[in-house]
Amino acid sequence: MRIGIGYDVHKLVPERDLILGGQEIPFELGLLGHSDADVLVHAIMDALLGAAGLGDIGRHFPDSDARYKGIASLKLLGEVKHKLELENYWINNIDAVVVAQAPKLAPYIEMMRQNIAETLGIKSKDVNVKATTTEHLGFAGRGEGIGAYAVCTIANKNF
Ligand SMILES: Nc1ccn([C@@H]2O[C@H](COP(=O)(O)O)[C@@H](O)[C@H]2O)c(=O)n1
Ligand SMILES: C[C@@]1(CO)OP(=O)(O)OP(=O)(O)OC[C@H]1O
Repeated sequence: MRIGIGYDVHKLVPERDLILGGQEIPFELGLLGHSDADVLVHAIMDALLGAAGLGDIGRHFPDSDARYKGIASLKLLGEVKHKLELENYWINNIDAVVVAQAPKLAPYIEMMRQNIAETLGIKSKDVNVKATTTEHLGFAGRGEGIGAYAVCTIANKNF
């Protein structure tokens, strides 16, 4: 079994949709990025790539590449799945935490788990997503941005 870790942060700005775990969430601000800036999916992709020893999302999907402008991060997650498959890896489980002072994410967590699990072809019970505030401390606590951490375990079919 191999372990991976991912971490990402995006800035909250007006006039952008807030997409987390492939789910559009009603909020007055959205995350800024070259893609849809789905910080949760970005952390998960980095965890998966890391576990497989395949680098990070910036290496595979550079933000200088126009193909990725505005792209749904779930689509990139599907590409990451394919890259792992080519190396004969299967995904055992993912655990993640979104760090956001607002909005309240609890009502959307199950949908996020389903979106991610469906994209990866695994069960939603194997994709755990949590949310926490930082009790108004730091950039997340001031509502300047949202962060996400993810860990995963994967294994190789050949070993
Ligand atoms: N954006 C968020 C943050 C937190 N939650 C839920 O609230 C619980 C308590 O959060 P604390 O930061 O006060 O510990 C947390 O366990 C989540 O269930 C949320 O839904 N959305
Ligand atoms: C996802 C990518 C795609 O171009 O762009 P961004 O949305 O800017 O996100 P970031 O976390 O900065 O990672 C870089 C890129 O891989």
